[in-house]
Amino acid sequence: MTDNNRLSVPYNEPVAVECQDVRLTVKKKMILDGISFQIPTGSITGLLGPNGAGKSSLLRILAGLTLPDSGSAQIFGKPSGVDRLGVLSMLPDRANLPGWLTVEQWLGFAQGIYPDWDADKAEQLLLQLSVSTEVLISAMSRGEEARLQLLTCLSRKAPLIMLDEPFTGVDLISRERIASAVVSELADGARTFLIATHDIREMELLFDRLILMGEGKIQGIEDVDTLRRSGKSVESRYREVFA
Ligand SMILES: Nc1ncnc2c1ncn2[C@@H]1O[C@H](COP(=O)(O)OP(=O)(O)OP(=O)(O)O)[C@@H](O)[C@H]1O
Repeated sequence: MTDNNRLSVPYNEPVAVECQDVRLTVKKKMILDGISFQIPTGSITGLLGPNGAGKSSLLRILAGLTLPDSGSAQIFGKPSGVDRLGVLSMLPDRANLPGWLTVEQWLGFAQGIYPDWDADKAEQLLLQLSVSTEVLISAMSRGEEARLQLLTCLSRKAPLIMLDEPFTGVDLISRERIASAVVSELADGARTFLIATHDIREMELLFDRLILMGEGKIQGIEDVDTLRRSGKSVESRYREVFA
């Protein structure tokens, strides 16, 4: 792959996320096959691809939850791992919040475990995402819990936010609310977002960069403005690559 295809970040701009030839096999099956890319600081990047492409596996490696067989993953210039957990906030694909707590109890707990917790932001997101505080987490619907998980993720001040399927089980209006919560987070341009999603239509206007993954490989890295100038949308490019 040429450097141009990788859409490298110009040398004088800060890099938030970098992978160099990351490989992962699980039970002799190749899950990630030579993944290399860079994401500039302040970007909102869509990680797109069909089921089983390896998106969640890649995010887990970036979060330091899985070790790759070879290659390197760096967050703000330092190797992924427990040391980097303080600078990233991740919404995993199969998260479980403690069902025996109410939302209010959970938020008090979260404030204790995350040193970068922003209580004002949590208050603001409770309203923005219509999450009520008295309810037991185990009594929430899938979509309600998804909103609470997003709230938890965005209430930290971490400079890198990674969301794995933030819309699973979430209704249309809540999807729009989630998208606008992400947009308001972007207002200062300081945070970097990496979002794995199948909901391209809701997120299409948010992304400034795309990483298209299929069968454990990078199938394309796109600058969304350049894509639009060539008359394509995120959706049409996705279809071109994967249909
Ligand atoms: N622990 C595991 N054991 C065996 N196979 C695994 C394991 N974890 C992931 N895989 C396989 O790795 C491949 C990539 O899975 P992954 O969840 O990363 O894909 P994905 O792109 O996030 O998919 P989706 O869009 O469906 O969430 C799949 O074929 C999956 O079955």
